[in-house]
This record gives sequence, C-alpha cells and structure tokens, in this order.
Amino acid sequence: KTATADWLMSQTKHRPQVAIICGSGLGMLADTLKCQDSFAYADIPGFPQSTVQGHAGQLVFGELKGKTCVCMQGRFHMYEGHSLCKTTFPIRVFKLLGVETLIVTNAAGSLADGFQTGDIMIIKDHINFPGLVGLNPLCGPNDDKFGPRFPAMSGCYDKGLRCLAMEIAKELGVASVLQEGVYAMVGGPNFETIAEARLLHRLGVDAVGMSTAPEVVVATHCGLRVFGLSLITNKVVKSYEDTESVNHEGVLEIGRLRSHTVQQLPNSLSYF
Ligand SMILES: O=P(O)(O)O[C@@H]1C[C@H](O)[C@@H](CO)O1
Ligand code: HPA
Repeated sequence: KTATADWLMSQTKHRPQVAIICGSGLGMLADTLKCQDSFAYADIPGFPQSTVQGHAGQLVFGELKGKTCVCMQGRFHMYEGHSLCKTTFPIRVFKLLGVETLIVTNAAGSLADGFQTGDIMIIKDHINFPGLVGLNPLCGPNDDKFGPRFPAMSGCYDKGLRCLAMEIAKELGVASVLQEGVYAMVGGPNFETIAEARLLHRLGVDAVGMSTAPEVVVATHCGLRVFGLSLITNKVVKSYEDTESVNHEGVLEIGRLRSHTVQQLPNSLSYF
C-alpha cells in the first residue's frame, strides 16, 4: 500500500481529502472533477484490475468545490475472485494519501415496500453477510498502524453526514426520491432467489447488493468518516407470481437515467 501511495503522490500534485467509490453504472460521479489526473488501474503499481462491465477501471483525481477528491471509477467485488484484502486495498491507499472522508455508492435491489426503482437510499447501516461468517477483510494479523484489532462498527455511517445529505436533498428538490435504510451485502454474483429475497425482507433489509460492506469495514477501522448511497436499480422479486427478473444491463441503465440526481449529493457533500 505504501509503495502504491508513494507512486500516486509522485504522479499527481493532488492530495485528496475525500474519496468516492463509484458503484455499477455510476462512474459519471468523476465527470464533474476539475483539473483531472487519471490513472488506469493497470498502470498503478499494486492495484487490482476491474473485470465488471460498468466499472471503467481508473482512478481520477481532481477538485470539487474547492476540495480535492479521488474517485474510483470501478470497484472490486468478492465475486470477481479478488481476496477481500485486494477488494479493499484502495481504502488503505486513500488513508495513506491523507483522505479523511469516504463516499461509497452502489447499485442495489430494493426489498423495502415503499421504495421505487430510481430512488436513492442513504445507507444508515449494513448487514455484512460474508463478514458474519468470517469473510472479513480484517481477518488475519491486525495492522496496528491502521487501526485496532476489534474495531466498533456501531456508528460506521456518519450521522452528521447523513443528516446533512437530507438537508441538501431538500434544498436540491430531490427529497421525494430520497430514502434511508439498511443495506445488506451478499456474495453474488447471482441475484437472489425468491426465498432468499423473502428472508432478507423479514430480516429488515431495505436494499441488497454485492459490495460496499468490506470497504466500509476497512475505512471505519482506519478512522475514515463514511457516507454511503445506494441507487435502487430494481425491486427484488419477492413473489412467485412475479414474472419480471433482474439483469445487469437493467441495473446499468437505471444508473444512466438517474446519473444527474445521483451526482448531486456526493458533489455537495464533498464540500463539507
Ligand atoms: O458495484 P456495485 O455494488 O454497485 O454493483 C452491483 C452489484 C453487482 O456488482 C452488480 C449487479 O448488477 O451491481
Ligand atoms: N441484488 C443484488 N445485487 C444487486 C441487485 C439485486 O437485486 N441490484 C443491483 N445489485
């Protein structure tokens, strides 16, 4: 990680305070950065590679409303075959670069009855299903340089940033599509069966996806302030009568349709 951070600092003058991870189809979050320096993951020493459509695979540095940001256009998922250590590798690099705030975004399917496709959910909390059975990026020897052996996760989605996002959404006139809820990470890459969807619903999950939780665990461990957003790209099928089914192209399409709205919140938040 140190070698990667040193290499990046030798290649760009930007010293980011905010890092943004773009979810599936949400790579446009980087487009508004000014004075950009971009690096393909393939050219960054030690960086893993993106293999999923909708994840461009580059790191973009730039200025956003006077704050310096670094944006991951493309994240790493456990289902791609990456170890969780690789999946979360960029988070510790960001910490070494001086980042203080992490904004994570993802595409997710909704289970909550009141949610609509195209809604944006502020993540209040998560259920890390892989983590609960020991697939946790913090497994193995603890690196005390980054954080403690047993980090608390009870406040991992910063309350101040969540409240601020609500206020900003009202000012932007997008409060009607804003929700708040619990995100659950499943391993993927298959979407849920109906029985699995019903189980998640009964457990109080509002939205389900295949990422984010490991990144947030590692970020919280090393003391980053975290804000998370899910774009609801589909309703998870919960009924045997329902003939619809979800696919990745549909997920990306909703990202394209909602790109403007999704862009507004991280843009405004990174200012604080
Ligand atoms: O990277 P995210 O979590 O946004 O990607 C979601 C989960 C799967 O990778 C993919 C399914 O369409 O979108
Ligand atoms: N399930 C899991 N991951 C997802 C979904 C879903 O319905 N939609 C987008 N990512």
